[in-house]
Amino acid sequence: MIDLIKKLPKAELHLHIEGSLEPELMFRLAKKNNIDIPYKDIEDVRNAYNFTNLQTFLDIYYAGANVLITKDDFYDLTWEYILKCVEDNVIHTEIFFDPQTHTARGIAFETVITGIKEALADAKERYGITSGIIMCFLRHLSQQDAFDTLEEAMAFKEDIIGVGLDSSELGNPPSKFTEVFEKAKEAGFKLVAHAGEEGDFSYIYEALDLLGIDRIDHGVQSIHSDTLMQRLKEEQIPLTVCPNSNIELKVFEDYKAHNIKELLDYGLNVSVNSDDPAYFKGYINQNFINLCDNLPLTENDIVTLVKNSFRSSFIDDDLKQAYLAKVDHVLQ
Ligand code: HPA
Ligand SMILES: [Zn+2]
Repeated sequence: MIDLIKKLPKAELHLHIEGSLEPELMFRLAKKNNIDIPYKDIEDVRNAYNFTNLQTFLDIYYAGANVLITKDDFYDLTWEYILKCVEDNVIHTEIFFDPQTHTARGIAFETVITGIKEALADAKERYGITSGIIMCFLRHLSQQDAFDTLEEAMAFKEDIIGVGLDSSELGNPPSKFTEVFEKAKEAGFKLVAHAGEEGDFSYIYEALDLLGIDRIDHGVQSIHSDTLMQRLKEEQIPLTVCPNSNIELKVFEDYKAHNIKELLDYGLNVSVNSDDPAYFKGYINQNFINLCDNLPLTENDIVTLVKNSFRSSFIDDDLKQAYLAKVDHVLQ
């Protein structure tokens, strides 16, 4: 099974670039930029990655992002992730970034997007990896703040394929952002939102019905509503599931308790993704391996999960078909 996981080309659809900041790079950038970090060494950092819920993770994740200052820092961050894609056979990736985390610290939107964009362009040239950039609004901040961010993003519209919604879910339902998502849709952006990670299934309904999203990020709480499950199946709404994240943030007690196999067997369009791999102990292949070690996933299931990642991506139909054919080719 591990061989199959490694050799299948994959798409990743749920990856926060700030969450791919490995402790080694965090230290290097902290030193270079003269930023204080509350850790004495790499081991100390890893020991701090002991989360009890989403918020305990977010506090540490936002603190880590403080070391990112220059365009080159964002380039290096993205390039290191690309090298992991090469290792794990990810041939297409749609990455999230959180502009407000940086603009609130006085880092220009342009600095952030240019560093990411240049690394992704080099990834295409050097490795043929295709990609898209999705900017996420921080849901613990106001809708007005999201509107301001959307306005700033308009100058870089060509570089951004979609908008998303992340950060502290509980108490910040999708309904808080209805108008700004409407405006983003009018501007031609694809729409995604984190929903049903810690929040209950009503957040998924809101993301679908009030925000009009194309994809749900996480969505594992849909299992608690038969009606919603039927709808997700009928409409084949993609759910970008992140197993390691769900275990590290205690959404499920352990891998054996994860519901991805049930979602898949029901006929939902689920894929496997790494979310914040530097914080959650591994990149995409490790997510697949942890699932296979603990759940009765078949080879067919693995192939379906991988094909779903391409089907649910925002690439055009021709490339989608070409990528799906690549998967089939590996299986021959
Ligand atoms: O898993 C997540 N959930 C919400 N916000 C996030 N920001 C980074 N990762 C996450
Ligand atoms: Zn996420």
